[in-house]
Amino acid sequence: MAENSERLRRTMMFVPGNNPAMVKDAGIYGADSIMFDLEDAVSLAEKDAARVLVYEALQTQDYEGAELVVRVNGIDTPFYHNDVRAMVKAGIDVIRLPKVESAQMIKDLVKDVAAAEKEFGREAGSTHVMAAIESAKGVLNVPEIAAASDRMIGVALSAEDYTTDMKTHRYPDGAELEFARNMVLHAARAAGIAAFDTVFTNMDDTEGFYRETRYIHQLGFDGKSLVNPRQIKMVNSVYEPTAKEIANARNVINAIAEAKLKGSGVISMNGQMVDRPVVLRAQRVMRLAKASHLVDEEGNDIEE
Ligand SMILES: CC(=O)SCCNC(=O)CCNC(=O)[C@H](O)C(C)(C)COP(=O)(O)OP(=O)(O)OC[C@H]1O[C@@H](n2cnc3c(N)ncnc32)[C@H](O)[C@@H]1OP(=O)(O)O
Ligand SMILES: O=C([O-])CC(=O)C(=O)O
Ligand SMILES: [Mg+2]
Repeated sequence: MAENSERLRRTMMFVPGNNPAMVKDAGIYGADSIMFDLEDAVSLAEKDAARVLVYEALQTQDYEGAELVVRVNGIDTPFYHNDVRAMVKAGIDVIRLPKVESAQMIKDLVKDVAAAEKEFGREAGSTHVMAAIESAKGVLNVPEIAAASDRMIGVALSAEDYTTDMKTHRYPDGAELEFARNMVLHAARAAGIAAFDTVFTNMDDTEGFYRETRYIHQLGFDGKSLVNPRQIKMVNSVYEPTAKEIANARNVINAIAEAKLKGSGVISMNGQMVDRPVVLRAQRVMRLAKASHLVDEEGNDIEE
């Protein structure tokens, strides 16, 4: 697994945990993270069957290097404990806890995860966690939630439940999400973890999906939660660096490497100061270019 702070998480695709065909084929679409859902995509009658199905799939399917995430049922539900135990036993990478409203909920989850790692002989600390923020209370507490544990890899805004809690609904311009998006993003950045924007559920509104993705990319989100494989390519295309951005990033990285050989940390390139933040941005551009198959491992252009 890539170093957690460097891992690209542009696309985290929900896969209903009660759908055998979707669970089986989830790896073929190229999502950065596959998120099996045991919560709201699964009816009460199917909770146990979905858990078993996802557990079996994790033993047998090849998900082609994607990060494997499961959205367990809420911490106050009768399904939560069995979900956490089964998923830790199966060796899941990340547990996403829905409807998180306090840092204490993450601390309780982490205690349960640690106990399950011990029970099933998993390496201590190997299971990561993340929080979905779905209410006003969650948004107001997100800075403490994001910093609640060193197992945390990210926070996600969940706008369907959030807008319901706020007595509104989703509008095309997204004004109703402005405060929550900025809170989630700032909390994630302050804690040094990933920020995920919410799902976009109108599969026929391609223009609206692009508009929203370009907007959250501009704000600085790592990526989005998705509900459909068709959305993966669209998100990746928004996150794909341009040829000019790649050329500039390569120049920055080469220039700083030369400067380091001469014992200097800051240089000037075409009249522009190049220092640590510029180098960090350049490195991220190169990671995105590699993920888009535009450059090879050494950072050289891949010809079409
Ligand atoms: C508010 C919330 O909590 S959101 C999170 C919970 N919701 C979910 O998990 C919903 C997940 N998404 C879905 O179930 C579906 O994408 C729907 C219902 C939205 C749309 O379904 P469809 O119109 O059938 O999608 P579409 O025609 O694009 O499907 C194309 C292929 O992708 C598969 N597919 C669609 N969505 C997914 C998915 N989320 N995961 C894996 N495979 C999927 C389909 O099975 C189909 O496969 P096939 O060609 O082998 O038959
Ligand atoms: O996490 C998400 O984006 C989906 C979700 O549960 C919500 O919007 O309520
Ligand atoms: Mg929700």
